[in-house]
Amino acid sequence: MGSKQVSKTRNGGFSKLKTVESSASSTTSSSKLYQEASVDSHSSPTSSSVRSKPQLPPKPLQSKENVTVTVRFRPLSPREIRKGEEIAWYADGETIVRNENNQSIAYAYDRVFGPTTTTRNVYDVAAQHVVNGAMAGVNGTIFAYGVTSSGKTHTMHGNQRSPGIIPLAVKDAFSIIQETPRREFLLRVSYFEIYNEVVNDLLNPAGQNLRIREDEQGTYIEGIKEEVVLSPAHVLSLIAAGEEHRHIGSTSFNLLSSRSHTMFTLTIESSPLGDNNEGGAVHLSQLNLIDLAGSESSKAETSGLRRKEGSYINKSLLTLGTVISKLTDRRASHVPYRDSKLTRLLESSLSGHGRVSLICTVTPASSNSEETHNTLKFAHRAKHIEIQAAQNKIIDEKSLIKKYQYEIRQLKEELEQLKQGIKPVSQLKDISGDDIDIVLLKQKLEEEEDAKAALLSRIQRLTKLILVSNKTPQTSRFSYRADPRRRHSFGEEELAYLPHKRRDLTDDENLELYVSREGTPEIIDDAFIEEKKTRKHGLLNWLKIKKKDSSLGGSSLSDKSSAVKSNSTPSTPQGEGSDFHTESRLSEGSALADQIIETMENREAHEDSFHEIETPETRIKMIDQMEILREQQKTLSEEMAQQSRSFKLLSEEAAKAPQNEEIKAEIINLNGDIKAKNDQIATLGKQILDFVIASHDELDKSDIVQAVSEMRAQLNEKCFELEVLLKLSLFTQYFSS
Ligand SMILES: Nc1ncnc2c1ncn2[C@@H]1O[C@H](COP(=O)(O)OP(=O)(O)OP(=O)(O)O)[C@@H](O)[C@H]1O
Repeated sequence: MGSKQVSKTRNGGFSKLKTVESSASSTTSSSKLYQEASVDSHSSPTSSSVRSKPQLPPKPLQSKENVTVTVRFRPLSPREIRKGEEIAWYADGETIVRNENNQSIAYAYDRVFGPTTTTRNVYDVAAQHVVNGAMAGVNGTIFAYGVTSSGKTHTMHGNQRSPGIIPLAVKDAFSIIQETPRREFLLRVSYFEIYNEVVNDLLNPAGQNLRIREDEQGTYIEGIKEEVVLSPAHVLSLIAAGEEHRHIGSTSFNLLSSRSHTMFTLTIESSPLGDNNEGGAVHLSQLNLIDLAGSESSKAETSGLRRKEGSYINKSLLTLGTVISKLTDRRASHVPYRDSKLTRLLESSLSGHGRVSLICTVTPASSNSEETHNTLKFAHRAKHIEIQAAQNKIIDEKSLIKKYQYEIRQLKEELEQLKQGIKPVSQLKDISGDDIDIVLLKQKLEEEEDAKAALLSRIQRLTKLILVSNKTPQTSRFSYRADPRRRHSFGEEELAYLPHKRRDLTDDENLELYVSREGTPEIIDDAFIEEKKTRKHGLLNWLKIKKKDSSLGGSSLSDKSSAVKSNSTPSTPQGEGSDFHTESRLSEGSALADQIIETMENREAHEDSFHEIETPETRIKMIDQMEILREQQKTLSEEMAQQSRSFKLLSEEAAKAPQNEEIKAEIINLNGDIKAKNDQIATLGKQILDFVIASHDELDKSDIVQAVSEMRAQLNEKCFELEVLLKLSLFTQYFSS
C-alpha cells in the first residue's frame, strides 16, 4: 500500500559549509562557555578551575545554530558489575562529564544524561526540536555515536517498555500533523544500512549494494525504495521488517551488536490545505535518524568476519571524526567526505542547512575509560560545527504531494463528467422487453457504474495517502487520529512493532542494577517509578483482549480468552508457570483461526436475513481494512523470521559457551519475545474475527471466505512455527543451564 520504487532519494540541496572558530561563536554552545573557563576545546583538557555548573543561555530562534551535542550514560551492565568494574566517568550535574580519577578532566555539553534518565527525557532535549523543524520544512539529522555496547540502539530504537528516539519521533511527527490543521502532509520513509561499506536497502531485500550518486542537488541513493506511510504503526511495522535484514552479530562486548550503520529517513512534504492550492509552496524536508555501529577493538575479536566488520566500522567512524575535525578547523581546505559512504551520505547534513543532534552514548565503566574519553573528545569537537536552519520550499512537479493532489483533481473531474452522463440503473429497472437497444443500454450503464466505482476507488486510494488533521472541517480526507502532542503515549498497535526486550540484557526493569557514582543503587524518584508503572500498564493493556464494539460474538470472545488463561496446563520441558501460559496461548492462537471460520459459517446460515445494499465506497473501505490486516500479518511473519535468526545465533553461541550467563539471559529474553509474538497473533486473530463479523453484510461472501481462509491458513502456520521455536528455545535454555 502506498509503496513506490523511486529512482533516487536525496537529502536535499545544500550550500557549502561555514566553518567557525570556537571562540568567535555567538551561538548556544555551552561547551564554549565552559571551555573558556576550564577546558581546551581540541586537546586533552587539563584545567580544573570550573566548580559551578555553567548556565545555558536561552536558545535564540535564529538561523545559525550549532550541532546539539548531548551525552547519555548507560548504567553499568550486570557483566560489568560482576567483573567489579569501577566508575571512570560520571555526569557532574546536567551539562558536565567529569573523570572520576582526575577531576580536572571535564567536558561540557548541551546536556548530559545520567544512567537513570529515560529515553523520553533524552528525546525532549535532544530530538524534539529537530523533529519540529523537520515537520516545518527544515532538514534534520539525529545520530547516536559511541563505542560498542554503549547504548546507541537502546537510545535510537528502544523497546516496548522504553521506546527509543525513532518511535518517539515518528509518533511526534503524526501528532504534529494533527496539530497543524491548515496544512496537508505526505510522509514517506526509506531505511538502509551501510554494512562493510556496502549500502543495502532494508525495506527491499532485493536492493543490495546500491550506488551513491550525486547531482547538482546533492547526494542520493540510486534505486532505494520509499514507502508512503499512513500512521505511526505503519512506520514502525516497516522499521521492524527492515530490522530483520540488518546485520547483527554477537561480539565479545555485545551479544547482539549492530554490525552496520543504519539510516532511517522520513521525508515530509506539506502544502496548504485545500483543493485549490496550486499556487501554495510545498515544504519538503528530511528527518534522518541514524544508529551508527559502535567502534571496537579489533584485537578483542576472534572471528575473522567480526574483525573484518570491525575494521570497516572503525574506518568509517575514523573518517567521520576527521570530517568533523576539518569542519571545525577553518584552515582546512578539504573535507574528506568521499573517504567513506557514511560521510558521503552525511555530507548534506553536516555541511548544509538543517538541524543536527548528536547523542553520544557512553558507559561509565573503567575498562572502557579510554574509549569513552575518545567519544567525549569527538562530541566536543562536533559541538563547534556551525549549521544553518533554513526552510526548504519546492514548487516543482517533483513533489509527490503535488503530483497526488493533481491526480486527485483530475480523477474527480472525470468522475463528475461520468456522473453527469449516467442515468441511474434504477430508472431502467421497469423497462422490460426484448428490445436489443435497451439491453445494450443497460449493459452500457452497468459498465459506466463499474467505471465510476473504479474511479472512486482510485480517488480514495490516493486521498488517503495525504494526511490531514481531523480538526479541519474537511473530513473527506484520511485523518490521522492522534493523542494530544508530546504525550508520546503508545497504543497497542505501535507497541506491537517495538522490540520486546530483543537486545536488552538489562533494561529499566533491573533498577537494582543501576549503580551510582558512589557504587550504591541510585534513588529513583517517585515520578520515575510512576512513569514506569504507567508504561508497564501500557504494556499490560496491550496484552488485554480488545473490547469488541460489535454485539455479535463480543462477550464470548473475551470470556474465551480469560478462560484459556486460567486453564493453562504444563507441557514444556521446563514445566514452569510462564511456559504453561505460553502453551495455552499458543493453542488459543490456533483456536482463534478456527473460530473465525466458525463465525463465518454461522453467519452464512443467516445470510438471507442480511440484505443491505453494498456500495462501491463501503466495499473499498472493507478491502482496505482487509489489506491492513494482511499487512499486519506479513509484518508479524517477518518479525518471527527475525526471532528465528536471533534464536539460531544464540543457540550457536550457547553451544560454544554453555555456561555463559549472558547467553542464558538472552535466551530467556527471547522466550519472552516469542510469548509476546504469540499474544500478537492472538490479537490479530481477534481483529480478523471482528472484521469478519463487521463486514459480513457488506462484502461479497466469496471474497471474504477466500481472504479469511488464506489468513487462517497463515495464522495456523505461524502458530505452529511459534510452538516449534518456543520448544527449541526452552530446550536450549534447559541444556545450557
Ligand atoms: N540507558 C540504558 N539503560 C539501560 N540499559 C541500557 C541503556 N543503554 C544501553 N543499555 C543496555 O546495554 C546493552 C547494549 O546496548 P546497545 O545494544 O544499545 O549498544 P550499542 O551501542 O547499540 O552496541 P553496538 O554498537 O554493539 O550495536 C543492551 O543490553 C541495552 O539494553
